[in-house]
Amino acid sequence: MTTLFISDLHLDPERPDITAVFVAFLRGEARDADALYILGDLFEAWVGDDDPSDVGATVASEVRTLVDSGVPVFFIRGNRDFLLGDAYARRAGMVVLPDPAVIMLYGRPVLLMHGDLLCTDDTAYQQFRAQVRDPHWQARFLAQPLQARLAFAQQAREASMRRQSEMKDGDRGRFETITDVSPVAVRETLHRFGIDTLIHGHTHRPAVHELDVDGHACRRIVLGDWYEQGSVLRVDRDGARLEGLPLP
Ligand SMILES: O=C(CCCCNC(=O)Nc1ccc(S(=O)(=O)N2CCN(c3cc(Cl)cc(C(F)(F)F)c3)CC2)cc1)NO
Ligand SMILES: [Mn+2]
Repeated sequence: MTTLFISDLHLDPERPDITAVFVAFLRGEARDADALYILGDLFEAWVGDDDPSDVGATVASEVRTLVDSGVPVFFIRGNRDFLLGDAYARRAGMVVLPDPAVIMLYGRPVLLMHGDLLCTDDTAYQQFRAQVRDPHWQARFLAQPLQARLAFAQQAREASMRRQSEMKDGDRGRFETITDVSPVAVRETLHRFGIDTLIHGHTHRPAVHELDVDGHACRRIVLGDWYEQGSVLRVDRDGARLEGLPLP
């Protein structure tokens, strides 16, 4: 049997094709999995569990159906959907895990993270992150009317599109360049937990990295984003395979 890991789908009403790939994945191979782990940035934006979008409703319903079929689904919040709350998680049947989280995978401990905590070189982002993860900041933001919060998200989207169009190489790529992880932060985290396998997303740089930490052979597996196609890590007793999910 296999355990599945995905992240950085950035599901968005403007990209229904990716939501369709995700629904097919939930109705397809996910049904035969031991468990599904979603390691953050499931949604492009999330301003509260009163989110009115069809995408949010579809995902809750489809994930709930998978869970009810006997496949547990675990979720770690990302830098985009950090406001995804217990109410929505309950609706979807997902169990929210802390970031980082330690799980046992076929008898071996594995460290799971979204990955933004490893981007310690981006000090401005880490300061912003500390603020918006503060429960008081979150309560203040969530106390605003839904329309105001949706307007905030729309302004953030437009600002991001402007930054991308101002990029020197005019690359209208799907996202501003996300700082990569700091090798020191990776090493320090693996050392702190004394675990040799780390799985994370966020950087949109899918790869399997081998590294040595205090003489131990470690592995850092980075999940791929779902902008151009799906990406899934399939882990079973015999090993781990990071593969693409082509669009239909
Ligand atoms: O990771 C990096 C950098 C690259 C990626 C970092 N960029 C990134 O994540 N952008 C982003 C994420 C979420 C959204 S949002 O639309 O979903 N939404 C916006 C308003 N949110 C809010 C919450 C709270 Cl509590 C408090 C506030 C406050 F105080 F600002 F008003 C706002 C809730 C969430 C919009 C943009 N480098 O390593
Ligand atoms: Mn992210």
